[in-house]
Amino acid sequence: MSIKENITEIRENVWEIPSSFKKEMKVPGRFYLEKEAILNLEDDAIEQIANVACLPGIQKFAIGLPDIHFGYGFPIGGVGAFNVRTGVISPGGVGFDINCGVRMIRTNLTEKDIKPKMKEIVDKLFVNVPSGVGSKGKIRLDENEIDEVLNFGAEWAVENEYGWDEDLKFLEENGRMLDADSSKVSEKAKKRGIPQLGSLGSGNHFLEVQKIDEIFNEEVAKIFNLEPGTITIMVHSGSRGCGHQVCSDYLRTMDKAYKRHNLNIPDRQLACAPIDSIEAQEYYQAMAAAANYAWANRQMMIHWVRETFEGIFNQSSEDMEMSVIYDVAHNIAKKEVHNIKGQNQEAIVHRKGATRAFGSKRVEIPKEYRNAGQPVLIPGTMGTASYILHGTDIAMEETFGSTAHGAGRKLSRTAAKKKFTADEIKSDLESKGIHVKANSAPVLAEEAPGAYKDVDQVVRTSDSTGIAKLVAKVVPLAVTKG
Ligand SMILES: Nc1nc2c(ncn2[C@@H]2O[C@H](COP(=O)(O)O)[C@@H](O)[C@H]2O)c(=O)[nH]1
Ligand SMILES: [Mn+2]
Ligand SMILES: [Mn+2]
Repeated sequence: MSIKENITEIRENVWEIPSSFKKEMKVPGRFYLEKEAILNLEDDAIEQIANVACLPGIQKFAIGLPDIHFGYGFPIGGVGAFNVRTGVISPGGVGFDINCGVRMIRTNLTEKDIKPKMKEIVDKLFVNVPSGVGSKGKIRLDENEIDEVLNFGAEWAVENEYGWDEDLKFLEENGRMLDADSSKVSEKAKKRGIPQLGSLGSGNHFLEVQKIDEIFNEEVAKIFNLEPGTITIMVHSGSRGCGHQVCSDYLRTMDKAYKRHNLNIPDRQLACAPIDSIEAQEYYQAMAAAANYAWANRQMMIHWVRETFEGIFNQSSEDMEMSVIYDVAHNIAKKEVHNIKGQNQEAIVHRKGATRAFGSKRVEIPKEYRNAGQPVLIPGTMGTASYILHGTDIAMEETFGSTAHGAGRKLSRTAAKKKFTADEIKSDLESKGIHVKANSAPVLAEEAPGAYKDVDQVVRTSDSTGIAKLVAKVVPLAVTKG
């Protein structure tokens, strides 16, 4: 019997695998997918959702979002929330690139303003925002400063004159998790982090100049201050080698911890520890520190984007209205209050390849956006649209305020390199008027738009199920890749 025969549609595009599917499941699994997408979903990703549903203290459902695909332990495009007393915390539920995320800024420029300068924009962004495998930032921190970055995140960056004070208001967590403790981050992770601060990284990470192409919800677009036809800039990056090392270090810790605490887990990659244990507490503090590194990283890169535009257009970034729309984390675990069994309860919500999509009224949302729900930033590919949605009350009820984080990969990097060549991708993008510059040719093949699932379908599913609603579509004009 195929695993899919255990899944039933409980409302349009929402599917459930019952807790009876596995003896150890504590809650059902839920999937937010169109019929065609559920038919194409890898059985292994379904199995992973069922496995997450077996973990101690899991609340409501293990959740697979519209971009779900197989990952390390937890699927990518997955959410698991755990009771703060009876639950666990698991590095596999956050991922290696802690606080990989997306920041978007607006401008008052139009395509007409930037078109004649497109080549200059791409060339200068490519130089001013370092990228590539193991890329190094333009500044060199000393050993004390890395602790400040880890403890204070984007606040550190703004205090050091990377950006505007008001930027912080429009970042998830205001760019700083207060639970961070740099003393829980290994020297090895700090050493990897020091030279890389202020760099994009490689592959899937990108800096993109875009145009607002379509507005779906004028009222919310006004609240988010999105003008059709204007230029936006999106950066996608995370905590670089620092976060990767934190994840690797604590996976080793957790591998011992789950045995020490006698936890019965269905897959070793879900290694975890009870939330009140020392192992879990230390991982949470270190993960929060790596998340802060990522917010500082995106803050610095956006500062250099503003400087680049100032140089090219001979105007201040304030005059070009280059303010932050929002910054979302899509690989993170956070303590949040949710309505569970009719009561407000604290849970540790793991979002792995998942974007927070808090609905209106939540205090975590900047007051300017509170009547609309938070902006949800969903990148597509370098050759297709990306989207801005808003969070909803349905997401609060069903998915712990979460939705998809991207199109999601369809082909592995190896398969993509076999199928596409860098030259064909570059000329295809150029024929569509998209300027692209990458550090290495293979990256263009690995990151070919055809290596990803259909982002239009992903956002349509978010919208039709109500876990985030469409606000605007942006299209790429220029992309720099690592
Ligand atoms: N607009 C662009 N989107 C892109 C590009 N490369 C990748 N992507 C999308 O980002 C998400 C991020 O997911 P992650 O799991 O790799 O962090 C990915 O699913 C793609 O949809 C790009 O160059 N431009
Ligand atoms: Mn990443
Ligand atoms: Mn990412």
